[in-house]
Formats: sequence, C-alpha cells, structure tokens
Amino acid sequence: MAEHFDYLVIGGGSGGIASANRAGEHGAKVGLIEARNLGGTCVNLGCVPKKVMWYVAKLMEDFDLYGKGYGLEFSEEPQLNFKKLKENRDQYIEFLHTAYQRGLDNNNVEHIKGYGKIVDNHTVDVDGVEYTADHILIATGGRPKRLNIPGAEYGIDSDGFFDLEELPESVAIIGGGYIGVEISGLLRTFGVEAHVFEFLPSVLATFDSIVKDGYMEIAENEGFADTIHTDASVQKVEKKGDKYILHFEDGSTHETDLVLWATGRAPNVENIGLENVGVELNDLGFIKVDQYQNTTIDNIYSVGDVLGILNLTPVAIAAGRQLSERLFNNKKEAKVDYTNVPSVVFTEPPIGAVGLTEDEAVAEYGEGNIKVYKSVFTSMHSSITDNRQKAYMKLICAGNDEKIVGLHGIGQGMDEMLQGFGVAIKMGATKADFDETVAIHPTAAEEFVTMR
Ligand SMILES: Cc1cc2nc3c(=O)[nH]c(=O)nc-3n(C[C@H](O)[C@H](O)[C@H](O)COP(=O)(O)OP(=O)(O)OC[C@H]3O[C@@H](n4cnc5c(N)ncnc54)[C@H](O)[C@@H]3O)c2cc1C
Ligand SMILES: NC(=O)c1ccc[n+]([C@@H]2O[C@H](COP(=O)([O-])OP(=O)(O)OC[C@H]3O[C@@H](n4cnc5c(N)ncnc54)[C@H](O)[C@@H]3O)[C@@H](O)[C@H]2O)c1
Repeated sequence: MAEHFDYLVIGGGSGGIASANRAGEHGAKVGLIEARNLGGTCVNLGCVPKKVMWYVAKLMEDFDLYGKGYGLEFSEEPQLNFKKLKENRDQYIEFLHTAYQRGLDNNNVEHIKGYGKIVDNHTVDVDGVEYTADHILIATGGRPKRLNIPGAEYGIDSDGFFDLEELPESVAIIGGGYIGVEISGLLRTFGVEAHVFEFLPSVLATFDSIVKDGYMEIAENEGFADTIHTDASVQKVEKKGDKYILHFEDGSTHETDLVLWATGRAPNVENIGLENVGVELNDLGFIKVDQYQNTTIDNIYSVGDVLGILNLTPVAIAAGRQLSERLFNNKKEAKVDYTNVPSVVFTEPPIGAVGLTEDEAVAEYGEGNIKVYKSVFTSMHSSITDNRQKAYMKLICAGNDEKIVGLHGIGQGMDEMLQGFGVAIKMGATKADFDETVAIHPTAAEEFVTMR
C-alpha cells in the first residue's frame, strides 16, 4: 500500500517549504518531495548567494569610491580572494540546508528525496515509489531561459554564475532585467569588464522612470554607462578560439570571454505529469491558477515561480502559507494579495519599488488625478567624498486625498528602508500621513516624509 499523506508538496523551494511547514504546524501529515537541495532557487542559486556577494561588493565599493574621502588610509587596494568568498558562501548555504531540514523535522514534515511526477489527482510517483495524498501542491519553480538563436548553447546563465570558481576578464550579459543588472554590478565591482545588452530602449524596463534615469545617471558619473547597451538585439553568438563574438541586428559585434544569459525564466512544467491529470497552462506556458492557488484540477494547487505572476521568494512563501491556512486551518478565504508587493534590486546603490509606476498610475487613475513628488539629492553618505552619489526618490499619489499608490527610488539604504514604507502603503497611507510623520535625521529615508 502506498503511504498516504494529507498533503504532498512537489518542490522544496521557497513556496513548497513554507507551505509544507505551515500545514505541518496545523497537524497535517505532510510529505515534501525535493529532487535537489532544500531551499530551491533562492537559497542555492538566487537571493542568498547573490546577497552574500552583494555585501562584499558593497564593502569594496565603499573602500574604492568613498574610503579616501573619509580619510581612510590604506597602502594597497583591498584584493578580493574570489575562491575564499565562494568557499565561505557555499558553507553558509550548506548550513541553510541543515536549518531547513531542522524546520521540516520540527513540523513533522517527511522529506522525500527524489523527483516527483503526478500520476493521478491523488497519487505522486517519486523515482518509482508511489505516494498518495488528499491534496497535492506543485511548487516546482523555474529555470533560466536562453534565447532561441544560433550559439545559445555557449556561455552560462545565473545558475552557472554561482558555480564560477574564478572570474573571467570580460563578460557579456544578455538581458537587462533584475538578474542582468544585479550580476553585472557584482562583476564590475570585482574588476571584471561586464557589458549588458538589452533589446528594449532601457534596462530595468518595467521600473519607474526615476529608477531607470537614476541608474543611468549614476552609471554616467561612475564611468560605466558605456557598458550598458540598449536597443541591442543579439542575433547570433559565435565561438572564435577562446573568445565569443556577439552579432547584433545593426551589424555591430562585441567580443567577450564569457556570455551570460539573463533573458528571463521558464517554468518547470515538463515531466511532472501534468498531462496525466489535465492541469492547464496559461498562454505563456505557466500553470493557470485562481486567486486561491487552485489549478484547473480538483485538489491540485500551485504556488511560486511556476505561475510566473511575481517571481519573488516572499510571494511564493506568502502564497504557500495562505494556501495551507485555507486547507488545514479552516481559513476559507485565506489568499495572498499580489498588489503592493515591495521589491528591491540589489544593484549598488540598491533600487526599491512598491506599488504603481507613474505610467501605470496615469493609466489607472487618469493624468489629472495623480500627483507626483520627486527628490534628487546628494546623499550624506558621499557628502565629503570625491564620488558624489545622488539618491533619486519618487512618490506617486492618487485622488483628492493623495493616497500613495507608488513609491520608487535608487540610492544608498533603499533596500532596508523599503519594508516599512511597504507597510504604510499596504495600510493605505496618504501624503498627509507621510507629512505628519516626524523624520529621522540624518537619513536618506527622511526624504520620503519631507517631500513637497
Ligand atoms: C539569480 C536570482 C536572484 C534572485 N534574487 C531574488 C531576491 O533577491 N529576492 C527575491 O525575493 N527573489 C529573488 N529571486 C527569485 C526567487 O529565487 C524565486 O522567486 C523563488 O525561489 C521561487 O520559489 P519557488 O518555491 O516557486 O521555486 P524554487 O525556489 O525554484 O523551488 C522549486 C524547487 O522544486 C524542485 N523541483 C522541481 N521539479 C521537481 C520535481 N518534479 N520533483 C521534485 N522537486 C522538484 C527544484 O529542485 C527546486 O528546489 C532570484 C532568482 C534568481 C534566479
Ligand atoms: N532582487 C530580486 O528580487 C530578484 C533578483 C533576480 C531575479 N529576480 C526574479 O527573477 C526573475 C527573472 O530575472 P531575469 O532578469 O532573468 O528576468 P527579467 O524578466 O527581469 O529580465 C529579462 C530581461 O531580458 C530582456 N530580453 C529579453 N529578450 C532579449 C533579447 N533578445 N536581447 C536582449 N535582452 C532581452 C528583457 O527585456 C528583460 O529586460 C525576475 O523577473 C525577478 O522576478 C528577482
């Protein structure tokens, strides 16, 4: 007889682990099926290794751009021991695997190691062993996607970036979204000649204009604007000896040591047995769900990147937990709210965004019904140093009561300041609420409550 569970979760990443643990907390008998390491993309190939590297990049940039201005004297430039960084980073990730396992143990979640495939809407096969369940969650995440052009087999993607044992001299990154700008920033600070090629007219295309313009102004001031290539449509990658040549639509070429694809992600929907039960995909190939994470098939649910709604760890976690509240804690209306989700791009300086961009606000409320407040100023962080880095901030308000519907910025500390503003916006804060909030001085964040 197959072992029977209340809940079988396929995929032990951000969404799957969070949902499994919450179901376990409520007393459900849960099995979590994971083919690789616990933690999924975020822990192993995303947020965590990226953020560890961002910290060292920030340290290096502080030395390089600001140290001397503060009177910090050092006889030699600090050198990055990349192997040591990778070793310590990988050890930390190993530690996280054990921490996640402990979490599962504490919630009595059985960790089933292997590859899960749905057999019918109550049965999952894991490498030849069948398990049955009342409810099945698909939380299989996604993987990097390359362009369908000649030479796409060359080079690496973000997964390969985290495997690098040593740094190349030059890298050409194709795609200027989250991953392209984050990884190029890290590589540049580590001394690699990193170029970004984006086929749209701007990198970070989905962000508000103040972020896009601020990023490019900072790039101009810090001397890397000529490595950001927009309207650049690569047609072919060619290998020539140890080098790679990118060929663009306009006939131009670019030579590099390494190509890195950052052109978006594809959902893991193949070979998981969707066809055995008829779970439907949407037009873009992601799993179709309603607002309660129900797929088109009874007692099969889905959360996280495999849905392609908002590819962020806290979104997958929130959806996974809400689902378990609904299924195992009788909270019939529990669901995640996909609006006003704050997000940070870990460039240096970081970018923060929550709510609507100005263009989106105009489209939703009409131009006459929105009011925009902006501030561009030299952050005190660089007030006595040669490199004067600016911060760029914007508030977008709607209606007579000037409800804040968007908050955007790029500048020092933006990453950590965003969460609190995210709470305020979720609660429906107005410009008057911000004005009534006494500032914290001297900070960059105070600008958001003193704009006029
Ligand atoms: C480079 C990079 C940086 C990122 N940085 C950030 C960031 O700073 N902040 C942020 O919020 N988000 C970030 N993200 C996004 C974040 O990693 C994802 O949104 C998040 O991991 C999605 O979680 P998930 O549970 O949907 O999927 P995943 O975390 O991808 O987990 C899916 C898991 O399912 C397993 N699996 C798949 N198929 C099967 C199967 N058939 N059987 C068993 N197991 C299976 C996989 O091995 C994997 O472990 C980043 C992503 C990348 C690529
Ligand atoms: N800090 C974070 O929260 C964080 C960090 C990394 C990734 N993520 C998540 O992972 C997702 C995937 O990241 P991503 O950067 O791969 O995807 P993305 O969608 O953010 O960016 C892909 C970029 O590639 C560009 N592109 C597409 N076709 C191209 C072509 N032919 N030539 C040149 N450029 C082309 C797109 O216009 C886009 O700018 C993100 O959307 C995000 O949700 C989040």
